[in-house]
Amino acid sequence: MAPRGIPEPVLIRGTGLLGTSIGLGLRSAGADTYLSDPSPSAQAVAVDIGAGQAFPGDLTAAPSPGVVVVAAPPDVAGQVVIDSLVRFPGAVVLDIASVKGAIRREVDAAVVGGTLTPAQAARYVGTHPMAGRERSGPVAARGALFTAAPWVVCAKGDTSPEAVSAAEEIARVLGATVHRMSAEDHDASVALISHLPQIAASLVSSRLQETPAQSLALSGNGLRDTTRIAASDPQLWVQILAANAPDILQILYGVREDLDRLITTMEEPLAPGARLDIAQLIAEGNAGHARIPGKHGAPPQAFAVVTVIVDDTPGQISAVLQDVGEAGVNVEDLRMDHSAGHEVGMLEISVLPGRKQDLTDALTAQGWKVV
Ligand SMILES: NC(=O)c1ccc[n+]([C@@H]2O[C@H](COP(=O)([O-])OP(=O)(O)OC[C@H]3O[C@@H](n4cnc5c(N)ncnc54)[C@H](O)[C@@H]3O)[C@@H](O)[C@H]2O)c1
Ligand SMILES: O=C(O)C(=O)C[C@]1(C(=O)O)C=C[C@@H](O)C=C1
Repeated sequence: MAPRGIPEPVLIRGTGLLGTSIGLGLRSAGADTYLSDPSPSAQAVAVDIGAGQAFPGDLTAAPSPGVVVVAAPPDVAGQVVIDSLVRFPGAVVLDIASVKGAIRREVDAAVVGGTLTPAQAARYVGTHPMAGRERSGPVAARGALFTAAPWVVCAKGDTSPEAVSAAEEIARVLGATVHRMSAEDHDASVALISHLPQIAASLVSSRLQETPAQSLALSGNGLRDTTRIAASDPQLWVQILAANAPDILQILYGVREDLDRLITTMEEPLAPGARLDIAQLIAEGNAGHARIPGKHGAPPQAFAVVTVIVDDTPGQISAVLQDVGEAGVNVEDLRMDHSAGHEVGMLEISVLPGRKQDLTDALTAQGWKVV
């Protein structure tokens, strides 16, 4: 059955990681979805994995969408939004690109230039799900990608209420939490909470290019935790960083100051005050880290981690999770780690601190090796 409040069918333009994930999520909620991508293989894969039906190339035979979701790369998203507003009269058009101000300005400029009427532009609303992966393309898509993630909706005074309500309903149906914000506030926020982390991960990882294999073999969670997103797509990130350069620059100036301060201190680490300076830097990091909210936007909460050793063979993870379910313990987060050179994996199960001992006992009793 179709979810309430989403005008159907939903046409998704761009069937990479995000477009296909949205299609999968909407399909499993019962929505009627169509898919379109200039890459025939990206579109065919998205159709094959069940994200929706191919949108007919012959527009005269095509259904008239109630909502168009533009999930194209940031550079072209504005043009696809404008094209959709003209091509599909009556449809709400939303985009999900990572930077919002540039697309808003393109739509506004199209009104000034006469390509769009104000009424057409009112059907557009910019949005941004704060969930993704370091991989691209439909094969990496997940219908549950947006569960418990923030989803920003950037309406303006003249955005139609129907557009806002359709965008917010899509976010909610996909399990996300809606945050309303102006495009300017959004771009300033993501410069810090999304774009700086990508830059930091890339900078750290680029140091590893010439590192001898024997050093890399020592890699532990510290390196993995700080570098996962260094595997992200350069094509996508060049567009994101270029589109948000002014906001990112302000943050980079501050980082440069801190780095200069640290370099000066490290040049004479035993000088009076140097160690206090280093401690201060780490403590400032502690204070910032403690402010990151937890799941569902709740206040930060430290989960306890139960680490289980599993064989690197099919079925092991589901068998552990089955036993976790039977122990009646909720999984707050989950990650899998591998030690270089060992054919075992470490499954790290985050749970509420009060449940750690119960889970450890229950899994040990089932024969699992808990470390
Ligand atoms: N990757 C993430 O983690 C993430 C998270 C949130 C939002 N976003 C945003 O979502 C959008 C898509 O990112 P992605 O990660 O799915 O990228 P992707 O590379 O996996 O997919 C992009 C798809 O868009 C298609 N495309 C290219 N030009 C197009 C056009 N003119 N019309 C329609 N489709 C076109 C490509 O063929 C490709 O299939 C981007 O705007 C990105 O900023 C990405
Ligand atoms: O977790 C990841 O791999 C992401 O790509 C996530 C992330 C983020 O910074 O949170 C990255 C960029 C997108 O615009 C939105 C989400």
